[in-house]
Amino acid sequence: MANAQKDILSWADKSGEFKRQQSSFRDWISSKPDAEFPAEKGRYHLYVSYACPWAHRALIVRKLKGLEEYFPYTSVHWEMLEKGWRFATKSDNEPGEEVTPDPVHEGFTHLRDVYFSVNKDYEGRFTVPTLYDKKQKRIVSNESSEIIRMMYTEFDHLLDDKYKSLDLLPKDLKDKIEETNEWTYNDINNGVYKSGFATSQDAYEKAVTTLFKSLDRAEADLAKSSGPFYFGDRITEQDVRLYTTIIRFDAVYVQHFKTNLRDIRSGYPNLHKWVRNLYWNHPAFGTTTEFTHIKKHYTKSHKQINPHSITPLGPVPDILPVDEEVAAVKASK
Ligand SMILES: N[C@@H](CCC(=O)N[C@@H](CS)C(=O)NCC(=O)O)C(=O)O
Repeated sequence: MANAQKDILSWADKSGEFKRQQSSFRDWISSKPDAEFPAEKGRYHLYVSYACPWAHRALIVRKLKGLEEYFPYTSVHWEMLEKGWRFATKSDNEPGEEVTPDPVHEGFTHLRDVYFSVNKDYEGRFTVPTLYDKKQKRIVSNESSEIIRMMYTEFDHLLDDKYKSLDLLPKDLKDKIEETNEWTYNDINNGVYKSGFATSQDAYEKAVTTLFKSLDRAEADLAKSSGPFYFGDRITEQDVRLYTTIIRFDAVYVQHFKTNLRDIRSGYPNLHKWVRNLYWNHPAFGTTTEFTHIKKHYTKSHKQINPHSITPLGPVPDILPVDEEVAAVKASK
């Protein structure tokens, strides 16, 4: 329990580099009826935060695969203080669907209550996403990369053709996707955190330069892609995994995590076009993006880096309309 109380910056090592902890629950839902966690309606509950890029992956895939009835969910409140994520109260009135008290456990006030109900001696972090099995009263998984992969295949036998046929990890692209995942995860998804939570100048500079090298790489890949998705006309896992960081980039990371060598809207035309298409034209992306939660969570929960919890007003708008560019980009065309 002592570990669980540590603030997030304390995961930095002696060199000042942020180290993300391994997820603790790593079971899998399976399509096999005799499985320990079988694919069933009414059995699972997903705890997320609209603020969190890892949880956001699960919300996007749930909708892309038409799994809404299989994964009812609750978003915690954006505020994450000493006791970790808290559930919204009846009187909180935050934007977004399902920002409610815990509908599964009456009286639970924090996500940690769910973790402790499963294991009273739990010593890890209380992270979202958390996939909970109501029948066995157990946590199946709190690792987003695995939760989304369960969603791709294990429910297909229960889904309409439209959703069954959507393959986010097609065989012919699997190796490419895995290879892209590697640097997207290390340098971009986690790279923004390594930048923002670094506690030494060297660690910060190393993380930020690596991050921008990999953003350049994604930009070059998108310039070569026939679009509108990362790998051409098929939406894949790579779109999901990259989107949740890029959509937060200008809105919060540029200033809060000091990832400010460039921003997306004025520095990365292909990433900008790609992210606007996903946000505006694909509801699984747009309707699961809640900028209020994103901006308020980071700026009002990380007191170590923003002690007065002031949330900057900009950028305005959070995301540009699908065909609009910032003035400087427009002028240069
Ligand atoms: N590896 C995990 C990481 C999840 C994660 O770090 N979530 C953050 C929010 S963005 C969290 O819940 N942090 C709470 C804490 O560390 O105390 C995953 O991808 O599912």
